[in-house]
Amino acid sequence: MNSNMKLQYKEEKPFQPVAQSQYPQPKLLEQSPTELLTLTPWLAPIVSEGTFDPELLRHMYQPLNLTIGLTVFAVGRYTCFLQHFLESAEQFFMHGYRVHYYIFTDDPAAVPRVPLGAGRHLSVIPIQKHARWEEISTRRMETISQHIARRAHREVDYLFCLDVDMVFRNPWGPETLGDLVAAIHPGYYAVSRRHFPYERRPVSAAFVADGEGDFYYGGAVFGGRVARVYEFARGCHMGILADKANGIMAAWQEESHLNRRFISHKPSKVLSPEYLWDDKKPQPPSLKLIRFSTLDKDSDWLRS
Ligand SMILES: CC(=O)N[C@H]1[C@@H](OP(=O)(O)OP(=O)(O)OC[C@H]2O[C@@H](n3ccc(=O)[nH]c3=O)[C@H](O)[C@@H]2O)O[C@H](CO)[C@H](O)[C@@H]1O
Ligand SMILES: [Mn+2]
Repeated sequence: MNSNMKLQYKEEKPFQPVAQSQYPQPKLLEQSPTELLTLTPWLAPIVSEGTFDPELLRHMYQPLNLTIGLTVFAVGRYTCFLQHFLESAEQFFMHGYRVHYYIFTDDPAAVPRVPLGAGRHLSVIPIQKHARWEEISTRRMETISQHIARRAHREVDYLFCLDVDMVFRNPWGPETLGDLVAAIHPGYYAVSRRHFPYERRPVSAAFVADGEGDFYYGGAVFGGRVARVYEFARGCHMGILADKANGIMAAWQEESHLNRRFISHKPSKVLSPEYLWDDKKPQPPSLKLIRFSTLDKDSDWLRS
């Protein structure tokens, strides 16, 4: 037989969302108070310091010449976070890779001129300011999906969508790349799922029943391959629209919808709270490194 013959592979089966089912909650600190779980029950890696070899990953990923997109919203007074966010991203976010920042703002003139490294680009995308901060925050899902459809799908391979009121403190590299990526919320990694702040009203599209749920993920970090992020953000936006039609705002806005969707569309990679920490909390012994963290902020002033 000709050894160069073209193989006729079977057609790829479309992914089916996970149906509702009963199983024990995965616990990040299952083994010991200092050893993090490294694999979810659906076999997605949970990334934390010590689970990967940065040198090996660099050798694997750098030749691929990938472009990593990063969306960040700075509307109203939140433009004050851009300087620190961008400076720290230049230092730590995907260092040595091509990066495209997409800054969505109502005030393009307020975007600081932060010097960018080689292969790094920044686009400012003007958006309208909504009156209520909940609206500003939840609209991100719609804006991100439209932006991917219009433009980003041609410009980047992977896309991360991050909050702006944060700073990078340690390297965030190719270990974070995956089809669909979620980050465990710093406030709930040691909490029983009954106590996760999911939307609990059955009328909401973000409803999560008792006994459902894996990890509680933060709305401040999600990402993946650009096509998967498109589907994901669009799905969340649909849920938000359905709620709006019913006059409901979910308990934690888009974060509630994101959590609902990650239950049926499991992330292929999970980032430990190293990648989404909160400066108000002391660093626990289970986290060897804080890579990306929330700044303490005056929410009343920011949102007024
Ligand atoms: C501790 C806490 O309360 N956390 C919740 C809060 O996160 P946060 O308090 O982190 O929300 P936030 O104030 O950072 O708002 C989210 C993001 O939206 C953008 N933005 C928001 C408002 C605004 O006027 N201008 C602007 O640009 C900005 O990129 C910001 O980082 O809200 C989120 C949903 O939204 C989630 O429910 C979080 O769990
Ligand atoms: Mn935030």
